[in-house]
Formats: sequence, C-alpha cells, structure tokens
Amino acid sequence: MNLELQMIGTGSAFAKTYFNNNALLTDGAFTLLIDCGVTAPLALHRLGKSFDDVDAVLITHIHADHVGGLEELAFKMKFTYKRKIKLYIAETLVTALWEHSLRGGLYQEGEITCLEDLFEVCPLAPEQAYDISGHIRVELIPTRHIPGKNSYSLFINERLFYSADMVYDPGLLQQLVERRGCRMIMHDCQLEGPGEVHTTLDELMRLPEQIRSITYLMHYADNKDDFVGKTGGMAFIEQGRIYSV
Ligand SMILES: Nc1ccn([C@@H]2O[C@@H]3COP(=O)(O)O[C@H]3[C@H]2O)c(=O)n1
Ligand SMILES: [Zn+2]
Ligand SMILES: [Zn+2]
Repeated sequence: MNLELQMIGTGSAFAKTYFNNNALLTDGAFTLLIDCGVTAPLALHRLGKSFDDVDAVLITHIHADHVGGLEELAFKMKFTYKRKIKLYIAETLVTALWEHSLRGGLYQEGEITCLEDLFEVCPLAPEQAYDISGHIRVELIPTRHIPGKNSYSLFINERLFYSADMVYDPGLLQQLVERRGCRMIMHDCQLEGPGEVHTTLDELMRLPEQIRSITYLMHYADNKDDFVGKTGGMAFIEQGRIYSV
C-alpha cells in the first residue's frame, strides 16, 4: 500500500522562506507527524490543518527545528483536544526531551510533571521496526549529526529512507539500496559551505547515478532556487506537495 507524505516544511534550521523540515505521513486512516519544529503550528495552519489532524508524533533528534513546536502540540492536545497521542522517540532521547527541552514550558504542579502526563510515550530501540499504524512501519537508524548528540534517521516500510539531520554517509545509503530494498531517499541537503553537521549538495552529487536517481532533497536554505537544475538529477522536495511513497 502506498502512503502519502507531505512536508509541512522543507527548510533548514534558520531558513526564513521555508518552514522547518517536518512531515505528515499518512496511510489514509492514520497521520504521523515526523518532527515538530518551532514553525510546525503555523505550517499546519497554512495548509488548512491543525494538530487535531495528527494521530501520533515521531521525533528524530532534539533541535528546535525538530522539537520546538512540541510545547504547543502538548498544550493543545491536553487542554483543547483532550487527547493523549503517542510520542515515538528513541529510548536514548526520552529523558533529555523532558528535562532539557520541554519541562521549562510545560511543567504544572500536580497536573503536568512528566512527559507521560502529556503523551503516551513509546520509546523505540534503534534498528528494530515498529508498527505505528496498520500500514506504517518505522525503524530508527542512528546517524551522525552533532558530536555527542543522538540523532536517528528513519527507514519507513522497508522502502523509504528519510534522513534526520546527518553528515554524509554514502555507505549507509548504498547498503539500504543494495541490500534492503530502499526505493526512495529523502535527504537533508546543505547547499553551500562545509557540511560539518549536515550532508552537503557537493557530497550527494558524488553518489552513484543509480542512487541519485531515487534521492530527493530537503532541509534546504532560502536560496534553493539558485540550485535548481544543478543537483545531478536529484529533485528538491516541495513544501506542501503530497508525494506518494
Ligand atoms: N556545530 C554546529 C551546531 C549547529 N549548527 C547549526 O545549528 C542548527 C541546529 O539545527 P540543524 O537543523 O541541526 O542545523 C544546525 C546548524 O545550522 C552548526 O552550524 N554547527
Ligand atoms: Zn534540522
Ligand atoms: Zn539538527
């Protein structure tokens, strides 16, 4: 069964013309929000949607463009929609998300004292596939991003690789395509400068043509249009467009 994936934002962390790189993945009956950055509430609003359209949220790593909208999501779920949705997150990130990111804004004596007061927390072990819905199955793949910081890319339904923010790892991409049946790669893409914590366009251009032909670029800067047609055949994913994956 095909899924529909819609990026509510395709921008890099500090992009101003694109929202944060967050996605809605749906099987028709169930909608998973992949990352929930600072701009997620407005990005959804611009698409005529709200957090009420979301059935579960999955977090790849703790940076504001991926978790900064969780405070609003949690408050809206608790006090407006009165629902506790599932929060899928690597087991290594559960404590850090609450203690280092959300507690300051969400804590309320006797009412909200831990992540479990807001979400049905589902800690995920890496390299193990989990059924998120009847038709969505996700495996976390640890990928390098910031030294000492855990970050996880996604392998969805044994066919789509969705990169978290990650440094170039051609061996992983090659292995997924050649040995695990990966048919589509959605990759973060830093258009200019050295890729210290991200993968650069120059690096992705070095991939074999067979891999580039199934690779789509996201998490890009405001000057993306300057690079259209100069990406070795890799297409930019468009914010708001619905893709069959
Ligand atoms: N060592 C670092 C750490 C962070 N950064 C920038 O901060 C952003 C945080 O969100 P991101 O999407 O991971 O992108 C990071 C870099 O732009 C960076 O450029 N170098
Ligand atoms: Zn990011
Ligand atoms: Zn990041």
